[in-house]
Amino acid sequence: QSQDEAQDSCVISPKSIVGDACASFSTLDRLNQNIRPAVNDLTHSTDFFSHYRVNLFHKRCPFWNDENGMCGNIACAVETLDNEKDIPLVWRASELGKLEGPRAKHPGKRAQKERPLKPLQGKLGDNVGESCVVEYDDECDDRDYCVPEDESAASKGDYVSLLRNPERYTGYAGDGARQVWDAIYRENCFQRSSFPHAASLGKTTKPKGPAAMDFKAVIDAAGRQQNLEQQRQQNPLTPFVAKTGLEYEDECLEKRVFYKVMSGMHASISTHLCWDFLNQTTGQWQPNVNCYVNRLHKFPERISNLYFNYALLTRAIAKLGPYLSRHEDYTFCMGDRDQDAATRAKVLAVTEKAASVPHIFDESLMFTNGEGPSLKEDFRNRFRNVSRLMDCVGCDKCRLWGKLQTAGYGAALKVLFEFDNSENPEPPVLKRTELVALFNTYARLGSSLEAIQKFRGMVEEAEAAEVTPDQKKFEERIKEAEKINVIPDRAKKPHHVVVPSSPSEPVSSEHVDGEGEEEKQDRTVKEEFEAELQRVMKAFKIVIRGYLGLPGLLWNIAISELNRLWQFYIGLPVSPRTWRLERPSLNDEL
Ligand SMILES: Cc1cc2nc3c(=O)[nH]c(=O)nc-3n(C[C@H](O)[C@H](O)[C@H](O)COP(=O)(O)OP(=O)(O)OC[C@H]3O[C@@H](n4cnc5c(N)ncnc54)[C@H](O)[C@@H]3O)c2cc1C
Repeated sequence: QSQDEAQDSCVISPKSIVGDACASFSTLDRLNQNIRPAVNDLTHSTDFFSHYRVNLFHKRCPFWNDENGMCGNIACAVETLDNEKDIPLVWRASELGKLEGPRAKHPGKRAQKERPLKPLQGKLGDNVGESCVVEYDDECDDRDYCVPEDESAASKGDYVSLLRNPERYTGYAGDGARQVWDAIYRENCFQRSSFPHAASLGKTTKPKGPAAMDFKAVIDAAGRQQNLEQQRQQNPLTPFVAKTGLEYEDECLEKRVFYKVMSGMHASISTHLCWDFLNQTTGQWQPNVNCYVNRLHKFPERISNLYFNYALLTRAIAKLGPYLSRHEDYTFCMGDRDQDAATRAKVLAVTEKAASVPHIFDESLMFTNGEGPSLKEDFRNRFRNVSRLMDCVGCDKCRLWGKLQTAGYGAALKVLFEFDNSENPEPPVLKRTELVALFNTYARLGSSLEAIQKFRGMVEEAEAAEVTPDQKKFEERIKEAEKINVIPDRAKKPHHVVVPSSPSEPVSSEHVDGEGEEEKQDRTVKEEFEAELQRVMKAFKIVIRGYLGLPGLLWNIAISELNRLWQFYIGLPVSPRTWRLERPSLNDEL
């Protein structure tokens, strides 16, 4: 990686990036399978990582007025079912979104000093090691990518159990939710001055290997996604990824990464709510395949973004490992040596496994051009705005996980861009909240990857069992296309056309188009000859048309097969085959 290339960081240079981003989808799936048990162990069985401090109730949405009905409060979130009042209370969105389990207020400095081992006075339960849960240092750091949870002087937030509040379907939807997502994607509007002409235009290095293609595919979809989404609403046939030839003109890697982080987070939330879905009329929690198909399966680039986030966080966690093991004095649990040692061992088990796949993401390519520092500042401010937007989310559980995940990505970006940084030779210390958020966000992504694998299996099974509506639609389209291009079966197999060697030679009854023997006998030889000649001409035209159309047909088949191979290679759902070999039906001939 030459310095020149690195400095030209706004050029998406798949080749140079792929040096550090050569993880294919299947590699990430394998890594996830390998690392999941350690991540689950860490986030499920340690007090440190299973509790989170968050200010959920004392912040107002800073971007729009909560009271005018456009807010994200549960009161104005549109409920999904018309007849919600008819269903039992426990299945209603208003209930599903509430926090469960015990909650403990952040203790004041005095309580922390007086009762260092029980500062929360047992409010989270008798078995919880409170010295692992309480956050002692409240200092903010301007290198943070997220609004630190302790920013507000009014409230220091509450400690809640993450295990008691799994991220799943809550019924939160409608205008409130949409407004938050819209505002999040609007943050991806970097000032144009952030992208100097020299750094943003032109030179695109063509990807060379499959790994380069992987990364290019991941990066490509990002910047124009929103426009495409809008276009697609009017015209469903708009492609997912438009190739305009100007792809790199006004977008740089940083902007794409920002978009991908948001879209990947959105995809992960969607995956969890579809996987842990409540049928509000039967009260059954179960995976909802339709939910998955409509939100993710039909949008491979959203799934790509999810994988991208997984790669990003894997890199951050791998990078964090040496810092955590070097800083022996980092204490997870002040008052419990055994738990402290056990927690450290579990964290290191995760960081070591994360480091087992090197070259996943090369953060050194970001913020390295002339405008680097201001672009970084812009990036950080936008990220902070997204953090603040979480206060506009109108469902407690969604807000909890939304805040945790933005804090998790913020912590990952801090590790990627502030550690090993010549401006800050001393790496910033990660606060407890950031560590908990980072590892739990990683756990969320891993669980999304796993759920997507299972969903994909379900879709394949369903497709094998019956013709899905999509397939039907697809076949209808093919029929329409065939009508236009008129490539009849017989044209594909011209040798089935029987041309008599002489006009007088009798034509086999199989090829007479239903004409009866009697009628044939009544015809004069001339009429017989003309009819036969017409048939020959017709057959000839069909054959010629078939031959002319053959290269196009073969080209379409090759493209469709390459596309399917590519989808298989990068681990995306493979689209159904668009063609099949068939024996021509003789009845259909002429
Ligand atoms: C921060 C936050 C956390 C949430 N947490 C939960 C939760 O835990 N449980 C729960 O049940 N609901 C949760 N919700 C609500 C949930 O995300 C959806 O908003 C809701 O289910 C309605 O979905 P929808 O189909 O209208 O589309 P939405 O998911 O609201 O999406 C809105 C639009 O964004 C675009 N879009 C969708 N996905 C992507 C993507 N991955 N990348 C790019 N663009 C995309 C599409 O154009 C879509 O129409 C949360 C909402 C927010 C804002």
